[in-house]
Amino acid sequence: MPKLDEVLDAWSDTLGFPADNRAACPRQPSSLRTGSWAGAAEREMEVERARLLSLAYEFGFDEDAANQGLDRLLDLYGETLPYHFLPGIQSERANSIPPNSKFELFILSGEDGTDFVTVEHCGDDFLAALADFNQDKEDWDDLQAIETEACGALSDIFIDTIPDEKEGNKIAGRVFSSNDNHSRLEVISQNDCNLSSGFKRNEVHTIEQPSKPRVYEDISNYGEVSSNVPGGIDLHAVQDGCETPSYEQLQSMDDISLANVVVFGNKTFRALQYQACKAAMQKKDCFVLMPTGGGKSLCYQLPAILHLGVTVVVCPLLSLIQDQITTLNVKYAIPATFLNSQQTASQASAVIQELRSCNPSCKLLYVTPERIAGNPSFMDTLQCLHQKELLASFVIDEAHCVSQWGHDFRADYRGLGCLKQNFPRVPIMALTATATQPVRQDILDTLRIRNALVLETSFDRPNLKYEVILKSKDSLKQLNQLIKDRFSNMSGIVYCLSKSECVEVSKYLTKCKIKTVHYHAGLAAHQRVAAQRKWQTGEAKVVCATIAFGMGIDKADVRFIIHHTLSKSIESYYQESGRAGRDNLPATCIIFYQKKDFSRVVCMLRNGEGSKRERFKTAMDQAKKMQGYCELKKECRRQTLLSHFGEAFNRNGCITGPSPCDNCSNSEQLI
Ligand SMILES: Nc1ncnc2c1ncn2[C@@H]1O[C@H](COP(=O)(O)OP(=O)(O)OP(=O)(O)O)[C@@H](O)[C@H]1O
Ligand SMILES: [Mg+2]
Repeated sequence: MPKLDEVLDAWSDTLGFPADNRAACPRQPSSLRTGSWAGAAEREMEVERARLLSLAYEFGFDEDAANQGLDRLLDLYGETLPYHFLPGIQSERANSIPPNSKFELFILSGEDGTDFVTVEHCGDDFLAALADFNQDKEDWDDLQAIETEACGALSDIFIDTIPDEKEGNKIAGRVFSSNDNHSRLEVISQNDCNLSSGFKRNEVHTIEQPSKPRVYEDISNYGEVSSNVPGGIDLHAVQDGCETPSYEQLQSMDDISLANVVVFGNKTFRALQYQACKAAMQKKDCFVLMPTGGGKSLCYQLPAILHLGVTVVVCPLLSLIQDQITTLNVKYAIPATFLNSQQTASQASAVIQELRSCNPSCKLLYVTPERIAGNPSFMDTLQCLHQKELLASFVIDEAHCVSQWGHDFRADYRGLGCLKQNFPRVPIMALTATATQPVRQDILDTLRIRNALVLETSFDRPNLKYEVILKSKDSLKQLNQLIKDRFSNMSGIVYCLSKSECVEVSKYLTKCKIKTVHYHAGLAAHQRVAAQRKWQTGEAKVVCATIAFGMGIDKADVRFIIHHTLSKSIESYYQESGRAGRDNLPATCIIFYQKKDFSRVVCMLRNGEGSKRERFKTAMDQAKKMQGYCELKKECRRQTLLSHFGEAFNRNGCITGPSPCDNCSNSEQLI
């Protein structure tokens, strides 16, 4: 392990304060500071020293390391003191500081010297230095690492277990394109049960796609459509559990509703799905904000099958693309394919050739963002589709990745503004479950769809119960007991911060006879697939996972999500806990919390964000909010989560709801 001194030296060097300069500008002798002013400055320094130390303890750093680190930090910062204090030299010194360095900000910030070393100015830097010191203790997961593995050819990704037919999917439909550029939707009854709905076995009904787009009722006047504003009742959204529609009902449906029933096997729409589909059919730019598991995929997959041509879907993860492609092709018989940087040249060229043909068979093309950003040959293929009027629309799934204020920022997503620039008439649909107000605006600006129709449902997941439990010294024993007492034989996820933690927790639970697998980005692709499949099929009940296991996991009956260590941000927590209860039945989301763990989060962020000061600062702000959530004593956790996304929520809704959070359960009746 490197010495703290070395780490701090290296760290300050990277921030533009070379060692030889440090030697050349010794700390200001106190004799030069005169009178009561100097005394006051020193007293303030002592106060700040105490504040910085308590900041380190507050964030779970070890006391000795914090003390040593602060001495060293004060030395380094102290060297800038003379220039800060001596009039005339300040600007000269300031000019010699590399732009954007922390010291530039620091020197230029003070007018009277009293804000020299403060928690506000250098608190994050102090924590960063401590984090660097602790860095090699754990192996953090790297989400991007997963992307470096080949996904293979389309035929490779169809897993041998075909997903179960949905209950109630008694009428089947399929989509295909005919030679004359028309898509055809066929409705085929599959068994005699369908007789009750008026269909006979193997009877085929077709919905021909017109060569010109249909005209749909204009819903743009709705402006921002929300299912949770008074009067904003979503007439198309009905509870999932109602009866299969009758033949007469099917006959009276428009093709959006019919496709929902016959192709996707849904009895009804969920909140705002119908409106989103309609907006897409009207070729409007659209921004869909729905909770995790809310059914965002349908909002673009359904219009994609009704549109002429190909819908291009940008997705951040290969695993997510893989799941979607499998579901579309195998479960719904919708032709969908993908392009990514890991395919071999011949695999990619087969797909490109297909796209360049006069009648491409696929309805959806999934791509990772780097395929679009700065890729002229792919742009050329899109132009070719566009010229044939077969570029139906663009979809940006997990759109929060666009914003660097978001929790899963992907640099390549930033380049997606080129889509609107190059194809102004092709509509864009962006979708996310996690976007604060600034993130939303950033997404709309970046994608150049400022006038998009915004469709927003409540982010609330009423069936999820949120809890925080104090993490004990023997947290593994505590975890095992908790699972046995409350979630015996149920399916769940235990989130861990690092790969080693993930393996350790998994081993322990296995030893305790809980069927457990582990999942992190360091595993080979086939090991990850095997782990996910074991968990998905119920062979394993618990998966211990890092953040690598998240987006795109769609298992209906996950009854618990336990964070063995807190998440790095509220957005991440909302996404990860959102894997629970996607069948709308009650599920529980628990965080094991201890202050000490926050120092590990800082280490992880420092590792991930590198020395980019602004990114690290943003990440730290997000992490502090997560810590704040964990430390809530009385306040409603659901309300806190929702208000983070700008949603006003009345606490009584939690207290009287189906799954009140721990603080609301414990509160005296506040109604
Ligand atoms: N109208 C519906 N009726 C019944 N089930 C539905 C309906 N719409 C979607 N679903 C199901 O809900 C589950 C979640 O849908 P989906 O994966 O699209 O959610 P999502 O909003 O994209 O979630 P995430 O934020 O995690 O990506 C899927 O299993 C899907 O089949
Ligand atoms: Mg999704």
